[in-house]
Amino acid sequence: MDFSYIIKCIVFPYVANACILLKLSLRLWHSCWQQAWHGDHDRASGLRLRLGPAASRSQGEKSTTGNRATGTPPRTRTIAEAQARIAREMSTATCARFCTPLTSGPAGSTSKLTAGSVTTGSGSGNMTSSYKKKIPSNSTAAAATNDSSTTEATFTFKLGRSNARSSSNVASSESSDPLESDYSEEEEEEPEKDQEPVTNSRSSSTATTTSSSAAGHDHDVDEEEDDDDDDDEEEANGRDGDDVTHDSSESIEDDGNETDDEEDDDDSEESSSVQTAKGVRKYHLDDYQIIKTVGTGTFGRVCLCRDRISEKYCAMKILAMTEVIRLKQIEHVKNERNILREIRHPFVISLEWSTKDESNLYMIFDYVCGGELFTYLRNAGKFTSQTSNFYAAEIVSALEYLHSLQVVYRDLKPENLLINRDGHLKITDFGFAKKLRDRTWTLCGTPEYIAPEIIQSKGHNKAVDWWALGVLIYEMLVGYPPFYDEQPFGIYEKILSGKIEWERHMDPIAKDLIKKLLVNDRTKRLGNMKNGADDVKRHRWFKHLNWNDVYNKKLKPPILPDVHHDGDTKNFDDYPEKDWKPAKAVDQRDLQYFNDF
Ligand SMILES: Nc1ncnc2c1ncn2[C@@H]1O[C@H](COP(=O)(O)OP(=O)(O)OP(=O)(O)O)[C@@H](O)[C@H]1O
Repeated sequence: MDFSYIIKCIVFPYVANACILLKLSLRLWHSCWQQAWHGDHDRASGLRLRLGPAASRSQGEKSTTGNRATGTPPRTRTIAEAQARIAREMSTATCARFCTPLTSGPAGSTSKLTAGSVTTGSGSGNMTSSYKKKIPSNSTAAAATNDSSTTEATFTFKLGRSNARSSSNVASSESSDPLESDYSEEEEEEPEKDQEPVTNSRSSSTATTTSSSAAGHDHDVDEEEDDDDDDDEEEANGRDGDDVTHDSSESIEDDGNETDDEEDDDDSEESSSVQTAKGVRKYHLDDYQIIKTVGTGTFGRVCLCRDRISEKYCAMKILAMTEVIRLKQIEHVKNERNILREIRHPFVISLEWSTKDESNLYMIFDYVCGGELFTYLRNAGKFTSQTSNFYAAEIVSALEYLHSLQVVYRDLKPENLLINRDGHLKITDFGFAKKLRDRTWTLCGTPEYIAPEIIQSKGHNKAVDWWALGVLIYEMLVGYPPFYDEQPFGIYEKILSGKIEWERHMDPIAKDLIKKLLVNDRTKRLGNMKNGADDVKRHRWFKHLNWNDVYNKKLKPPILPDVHHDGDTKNFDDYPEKDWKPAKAVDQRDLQYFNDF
């Protein structure tokens, strides 16, 4: 038999058939994978749909019975039920972003924003407390559009603050968040000096994780170099498996604490002299009259108070030291205070004074009476491109400033953006901020806003803030974040996949900016390249802006909060004051952790 005949008639058909089969099986596999993928998304939309009835019910009831103007108390049980349901179905961390933690805030208290002053996104002109979204009947939550083929579901989430720090960073046996198991890395940032006096059991358990080792870390690595080739660098230094050591070596730059200690020698712990514009003022805790709680956080609460001397309203953040120690957040709290003390920017909260007594740490800030951007966004559903552009510009201005001081903020999200009476933003909560010399390895942030390099423990730098800006712009324009899942693990998977679903009618220029910010490779991420923040500022979406006008607050704010006076608390939830138990005093040894506070 002719050899070419065998090839032509027997081998060739077999090979061709095998190829077709292979192609078919690949197609089959691909479609299965797609089904699994969309199934996954459908679960997310399903989650929202499942929440719908309870949430809608509570919304309906809230609007009629939970009305402050009519004086009718809200139907707390129903709202609590909806919350409980959300809490059951969502992970703690994710739930925290969409509903008030069940343990904090008044059950059933509602947002008290009023209609009229907000430029909202399309289809959500009236101000309600609902998280209203059109979800395609047979598509994914993330692909929700304003298409007429969509079914509308109205959800009411109790509007409130996120407990993201606790949920994403504090180890919890209930949580499935893989980052939480790495929580102990946080204490690696403890400087050596804090360990010295430690001898008791609690302290020593902290001390075991407060490694002071700086071995193997090159302090001279410069940030630009780092951006160019940091993965290789990590491998060369063996950092992947031993992030802890390196993180600890990145101690915060000395910000003059010793000088402060000397200065404070003459003062009691709860008072100190501070140079103000009007001369030296001796501050004392008694100068502040506490009026009302406006927020709760992981370690305590934030209260509206009045400075009896200047008669100015301020916000007093009170942190129970026992909680700060228990949750191993000593270094973060000290970072917060030290960094805030150094910075001054129109869009960053101003720290006026800080002190401590034997139980609590106190930080006094300007009071920002408009409430959280989060609340406005949830009420509006989504913002127009113009509104989002305004807030994004103010954040870019603030990030550029912070990064110029080598401060990486690490917690950008709508919950941490407060709106002032004049409609301009104030970034608050510097609990995760850190002054960098190089990169840092601490796993922290809010799941939906975490950059891929944080998840991958590659070591991270200011690039994470530009990533978070991309997430924030998307969330403002679409109404929910680009990477969403019931479980933090699912969120991380989506972040790493880099796959983003876009709304059909999204502003294409804004979309282009988001794409350039949400780049997994941080060396190619806008804001983190050679020209730094300038690349972001020069993007087409910001083309119409004069950046000096942005800084000087000359742009017209899209939202003017409904406030009647500087101490108005109507934009904050009500919190029960009665359950405010005095924090336990810490013993002298633990008190030493806060020597320089
Ligand atoms: N200066 C301020 N003016 C008005 N309200 C404020 C101010 N600072 C904080 N708040 C309110 O208090 C809430 C909690 O504040 P903050 O986030 O700083 O506390 P935290 O303990 O760090 O919270 P978390 O544990 O959620 O990170 C804020 O979400 C905000 O609503």
